[in-house]
Amino acid sequence: NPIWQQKTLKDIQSCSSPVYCQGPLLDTVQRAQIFNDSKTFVDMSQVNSVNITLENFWKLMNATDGTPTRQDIIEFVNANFLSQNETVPWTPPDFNENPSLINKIQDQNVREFTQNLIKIWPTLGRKISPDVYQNPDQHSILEVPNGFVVPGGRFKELYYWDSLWIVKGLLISEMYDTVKGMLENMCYLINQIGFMPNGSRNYFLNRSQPPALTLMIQEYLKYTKNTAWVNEIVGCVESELTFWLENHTKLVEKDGEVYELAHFESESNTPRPESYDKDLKTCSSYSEETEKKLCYKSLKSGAETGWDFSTRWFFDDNGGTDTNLTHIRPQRVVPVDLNAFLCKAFADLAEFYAISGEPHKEALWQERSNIWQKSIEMVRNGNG
Ligand SMILES: OC[C@H]1O[C@H](O[C@H]2O[C@H](CO)[C@@H](O)[C@H](O)[C@H]2O)[C@H](O)[C@@H](O)[C@@H]1O
Repeated sequence: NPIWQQKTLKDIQSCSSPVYCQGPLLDTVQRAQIFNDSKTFVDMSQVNSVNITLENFWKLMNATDGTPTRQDIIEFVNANFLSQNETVPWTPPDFNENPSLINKIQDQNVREFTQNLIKIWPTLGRKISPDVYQNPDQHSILEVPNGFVVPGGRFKELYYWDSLWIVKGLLISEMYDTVKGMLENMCYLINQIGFMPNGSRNYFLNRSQPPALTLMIQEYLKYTKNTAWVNEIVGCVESELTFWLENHTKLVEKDGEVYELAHFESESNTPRPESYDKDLKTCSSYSEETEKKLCYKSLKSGAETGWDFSTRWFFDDNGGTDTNLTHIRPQRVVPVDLNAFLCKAFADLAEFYAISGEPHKEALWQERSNIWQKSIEMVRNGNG
């Protein structure tokens, strides 16, 4: 069966946490809809160890014959969870309200606008709290060694592809150490997990986002010329690109030839913990369990694209896009932008190996980039 039609009865969970990613506690709390946004709950920290949280949950279930009221659940959450102790505000030490760019701007309105924009950096800076290092299972946030800049609002963690634009902004603000720290955070996650997750939360461990790491590294090198540092990160770049090659490719036939290209696909087929009630609702139109699972998996694959959600990934019965979110199937698409990202990333890695003095690896990754480029051209344009 083609991948997008594969149906399975086995649950492939978002992550192994019995609090944040799977199980009756998550299901009971999120179905009660005690917060306007499902993300609020999975971003809370536990007051006690996971075992005690689960013990308290089962006490509640036993005391209420398995049917706690909404009020019971609110009281359980209030007693066992708390907000806002997972990260601490962080003003990046290299923050400067007046980087040299400001004086180069002639127009007063644009200058003021830029200055006001630059002043936002300290409000978006975060550092991981000591408790996360000591008790990682009590939090959904993943530990990273350095301070980082978040997108803001409900997005209080490090995001993969948002960081590309954040990094560009930090570099024109002359915050080079902050950028280096953020890139090292991403390498830290890649070295621990094997790939860069969608964001630095355990409930994002089932998917990545468009692979923009080498673009960020190239930007950093353009500003700092810190080529000596490339030796330290080249291994993590290779791990992340190997992850895409080993887990996200499919064979595409065109004009009798077969090409290998990449697509977005999350393995996991359960509701997104941070959008639990929304996913239950979207997939409720399917009555069969296998169809529901395919629906959840497709929503997670849509989140991996970073374009969550776009009609770009919709498929109606005729292969068109005249349908709704229930028919999102990003796994079916071989997106030109994802493949262009990878083609460039392979060439970037070749360049990093040239810097670190490993000509065999340089040649290998450059060859991969060339093949990828050829495949994109052939699949898009064919022989003609
Ligand atoms: O700015 C951060 C990201 O915001 C959107 O997606 C994120 O929120 C979704 C719902 O909570 C979640 O499912 C997804 O995995 C998150 O990345 C946006 O669509 C992303 O492009 C953006 O990186």
